[in-house]
This record gives sequence, C-alpha cells and structure tokens, in this order.
Amino acid sequence: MASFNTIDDLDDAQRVLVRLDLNSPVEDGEVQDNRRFQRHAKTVRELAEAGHRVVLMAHQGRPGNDTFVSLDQHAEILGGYIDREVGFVDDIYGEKALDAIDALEAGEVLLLENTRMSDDELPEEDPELKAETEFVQTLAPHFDAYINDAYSAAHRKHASLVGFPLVLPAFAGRVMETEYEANTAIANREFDGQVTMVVGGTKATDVIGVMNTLGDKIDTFCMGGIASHLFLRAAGYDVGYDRHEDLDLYDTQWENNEEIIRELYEERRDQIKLPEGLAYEDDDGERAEHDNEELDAANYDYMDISEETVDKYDPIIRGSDAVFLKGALGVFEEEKFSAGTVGAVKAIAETDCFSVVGGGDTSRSIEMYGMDENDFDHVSIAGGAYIRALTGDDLPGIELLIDAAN
Ligand SMILES: Nc1ncnc2c1ncn2[C@@H]1O[C@H](COP(=O)(O)OP(=O)(O)OP(=O)(O)O)[C@@H](O)[C@H]1O
Ligand SMILES: O=C(O)[C@H](O)COP(=O)(O)O
Repeated sequence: MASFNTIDDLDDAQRVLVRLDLNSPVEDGEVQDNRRFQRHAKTVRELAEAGHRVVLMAHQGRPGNDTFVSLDQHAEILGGYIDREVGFVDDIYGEKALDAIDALEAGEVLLLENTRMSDDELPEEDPELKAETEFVQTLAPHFDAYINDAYSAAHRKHASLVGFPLVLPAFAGRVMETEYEANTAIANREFDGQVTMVVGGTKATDVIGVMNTLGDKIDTFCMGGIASHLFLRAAGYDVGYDRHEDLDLYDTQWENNEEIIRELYEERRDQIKLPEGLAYEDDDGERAEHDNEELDAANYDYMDISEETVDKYDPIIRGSDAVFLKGALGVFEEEKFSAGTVGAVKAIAETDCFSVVGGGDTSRSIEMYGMDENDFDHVSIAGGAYIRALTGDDLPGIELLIDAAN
C-alpha cells in the first residue's frame, strides 16, 4: 500500500495547520454532535499534548444551504472531547486570524472560521491553482507543517485540502490513517457470496458517479434516499424533481446525471433494486405512503422508502456475504421516516456478513436507534470519499500526501 508521512514523523514544537472534517447536521441552527468530533479529537489531543501549536481548519455546509453556518459551536463541541479549550476566531486568513495564530502558545488549539466562507476554497480546481490562492499563500508562511485528517473530504479538490500540501511539508492525521487503511483493505477484498450496496442520502451525484465502476464488484444495489427518486424518475414515475423554490435537492443532480442514470438503469436493471413506493407526511402529520403509480412530486415531499420496500430489501441484505451502506434511505432523524434506514442498518447488524456503514450523517442512526458500532466491521465517518475509495482510486487529497512523502 502506498504510504504517507504521519504525525509520528513531525519534528518537535511545530506550528501545525490541521484540516479536519467537522461537517455536521444542523437542526434549527444547532450543530449536532456526531462521530466526526469524537474521531478527530484523537488527532487534536495528541498534537496538543505533544506541545505543538495547533490551528484547525474545517468546513460546514455549502453557501446557499441552511447548514452553511459559522464554526463557533464546533469549537465548543470539540473542546468537550479533548478536555482543553478550543479557541475560535471568526476569520480564516485575515488580520484577525493571523494575530490569533501568531499569539498561540505551545499546546494551545485554535479553530479558524468555516473554510467555505472564503471564495478561494470551493471551486474544484487543480492543486497547483489552489496553492496559488490568497487563502493558501497568506496562511502557509505562519506554519511549519500541514496535516490532513479530513479523509471524508479528500475526494474534493478544495484549497484547504489540495493547496497546502504543495507549499508545506504534509502529513496525515490519525483519522486519515485509520480510514485510509480500512477503506483500502476493503477495496481490495474479495467475497465469495452475494455483495450488496445500500445506497441512500442526499448527495446522489457522489454515488451515481461511482455506481458504474462498482457495478462489476457489487451484485445488487438497494436504492433509497434522493438517488432512488432520480432512478424512479428515469423509470417514468412522477418523482425526482424539486417542488420548493429555495431547495435544490433534485433538479441540478438530475441535470448533471440524467444520462448516466438512464444508462445505468438500462444496462444494470437486474442489479439495481428500486423502491416499490415512498412515504410522506399526511395532513394529520402522520406517515402515509404512495405506491410508485400514485407518486405525485408536485404535491408531496417523499421522505422515506415504503414498508413494502423495507421488506423487499431485508432478505437481500440477510442473504449477503458483504454489505456496504452509504447514505440514509430516508429522513431517519424523524422517527416516522426512519423505517428504511433502521430496517437496513438493523438487518446488516443482525447478519453475519462483512459490513461497512458509511456517511457523516448516516452513521448517527446507529446510536439514535439503539444499535452498537461493534455490530459492524467498519463504521466510516466518510460518505462520498469512502464509496469513491471502494473503486480502488486514490482520492486527490490523499494522492498529494503520498506524493509529499516521496
Ligand atoms: N427522501 C429524502 N429526502 C430528504 N432527505 C433525505 C431523504 N432520504 C435521506 N435523506 C437525508 O440524507 C441524509 C444523509 O445524506 P448524505 O448524502 O449527506 O449522506 P451522508 O451519509 O451524510 O454522507 P456524506 O458523509 O457524504 O455527507 C440524512 O440526514 C437524511 O435525512
Ligand atoms: O460531509 C461530507 O461528505 C464531506 O464533508 C464533504 O462535504 P461536501 O459533500 O459538502 O463537499
């Protein structure tokens, strides 16, 4: 396996710039604690205890959506996991941020503002271009080393992920190391029996893009979440487009993926299992369901797969030798729409198969519904990155760490 330098290779008393992935669910403006804080705390604690000056970068949401918020709450939550204060500055590379960075003492920890609040961060571009941005050029001289711990964002070519490894000595943090090892081993594993992938979540583009490549390794895809609505649309049902002007869940993803969805649906129809119906909230606030023929996306928001679909997927999962889950099958955060996700995750937990549950949001369903992380072989805090890694391709953020070590 190709390798990179880790924090074991750092010199003493360094000024380190560390990229974490603390991207979290946000409910009514409140950032929800999740595994990402707990896992990254290990890296941050170790660096602080070793006497480095530790400056953290992370993103939250995307401009235009309601999870695009400041990182002030993240600093507080992370501080709770490392038993020391995580300072916060509402600036990324302006004077305020630079003053706070330069004032840091050995062992102190500071979190910078949401990297996506800088215009330099988001457009996906080649590392060489990202390395030239004001963001990277201004911050880099204040540090001795860059540490990437954001495995779950390593599939994105954003400045904080691919710009710094070109201008600073670059190392992997503990989460990066663990997830990389686990997911690379999984990608290379062969299974004798049935291999199933349960595909859900909101980021359909991430999964649809790799379904074709994974199609020769995976026997059956059980579809839920937004991707399943887009496939149902390709199959001719009245679903898979947006009805709220301010929420773009479907239309852009459909536009960007229509061709590949139609091709996949034609060529892999036996492999791709679609919902038999979807659930919505009726006028009394209760769960109700439509069969596929009754779907009416102009008037209803569909929030889960139907009970019949849960029953259809259950024996497929239980008859599998390996099951990979990426993304929730419905809005499991609301109990009445949790049947799809909980049905699939419980069936995986109860089956003696090799299992991986992935997704920053999705892995929360394990404790929310009384399941145990030990019932799975690997619970990844990555979603899109983990599914990309299963194709065997290296992720841009990781390739740069490997290059830096060579
Ligand atoms: N039908 C649906 N309508 C709206 N949201 C849905 C639906 N089905 C699933 N979801 C939402 O999908 C979210 C998880 O999606 P997402 O694609 O972000 O996956 P993830 O598992 O967090 O992966 P990643 O780590 O890549 O973000 C859940 O929070 C759930 O509420
Ligand atoms: O939550 C994630 O999957 C990562 O943080 C990447 O976020 P993004 O999908 O908004 O780029």
